Amino acid sequence: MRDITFAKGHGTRNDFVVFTDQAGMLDLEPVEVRFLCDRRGGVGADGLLRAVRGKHIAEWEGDPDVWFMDYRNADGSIAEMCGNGVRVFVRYLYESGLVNEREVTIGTRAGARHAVLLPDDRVRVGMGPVRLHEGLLGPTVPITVLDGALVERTWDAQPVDVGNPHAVAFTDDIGVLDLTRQPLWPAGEFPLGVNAEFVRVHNEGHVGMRVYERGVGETESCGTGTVAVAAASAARLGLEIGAEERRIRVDVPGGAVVVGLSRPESDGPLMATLTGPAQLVFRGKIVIPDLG
Ligand SMILES: N[C@@H](CCC[C@H](N)C(=O)O)C(=O)O
Repeated sequence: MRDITFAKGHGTRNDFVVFTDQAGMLDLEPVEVRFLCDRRGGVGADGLLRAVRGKHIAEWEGDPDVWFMDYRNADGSIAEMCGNGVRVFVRYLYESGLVNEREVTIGTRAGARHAVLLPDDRVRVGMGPVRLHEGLLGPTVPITVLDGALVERTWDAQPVDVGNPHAVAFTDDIGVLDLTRQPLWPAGEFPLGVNAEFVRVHNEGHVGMRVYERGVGETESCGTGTVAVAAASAARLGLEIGAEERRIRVDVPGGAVVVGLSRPESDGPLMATLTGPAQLVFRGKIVIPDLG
């Protein structure tokens, strides 16, 4: 049995349980993560964020005293990065008095990320490099889902790396997709799984998307997914991205965020920022039973 004192928060209704483990004593088992994220038997969330000092994370090579966001999906699996989670994490650190400045650098499995708490409920995060790449078998990867009439539909999706893996498919029919089942892709592609985004382009500065998240299912938003979608949309529309940041609004079922894209060095990678709301909605205490 373990006692956890937690906060519950969300960013565009992508929701998280977040708790502090300063000394690295509460590295939860997947079954415990599933318990906490369970919407009936636990607190309920799409993912779990453990605030732990970097020195307690074996693979972290940066500042040992940084607050590290140890992210887990609702099924207990580890993911490298979470764009909505990182905003909620920074809100939690600030409101819990764990950091005193409104600008903070945190550790993630995708590297260090710098965030700024804006004067309203939004947080702006530097999301690092975004890479569009090819599949193993071709430049795109076929992704299949069912539509509302249970008819299989397949799109050529663009693989995108935002620290975690994404596949971006363009379709005007995002409303009719049945995302209650996991999308399918050819064996060999995405060996670590993938987050699949379905995008409708309104214009060069505005797109809408739905997402099926690896390790979770359909969620109301995915921050790294919005970055992948903005980058793939910009490439599809042939937008020039230079040193000056270009902003794209991404609507998700849970709200809207703004992704900034720039290429600070002409031969360097595409870089992204993500700006959107991050709110804590309650705090509580829960006893995790012995689930062994
Ligand atoms: N909701 C997140 C992404 C969480 C991780 C993802 N499910 C994965 O497994 O890569 C976001 O806001 O980015």
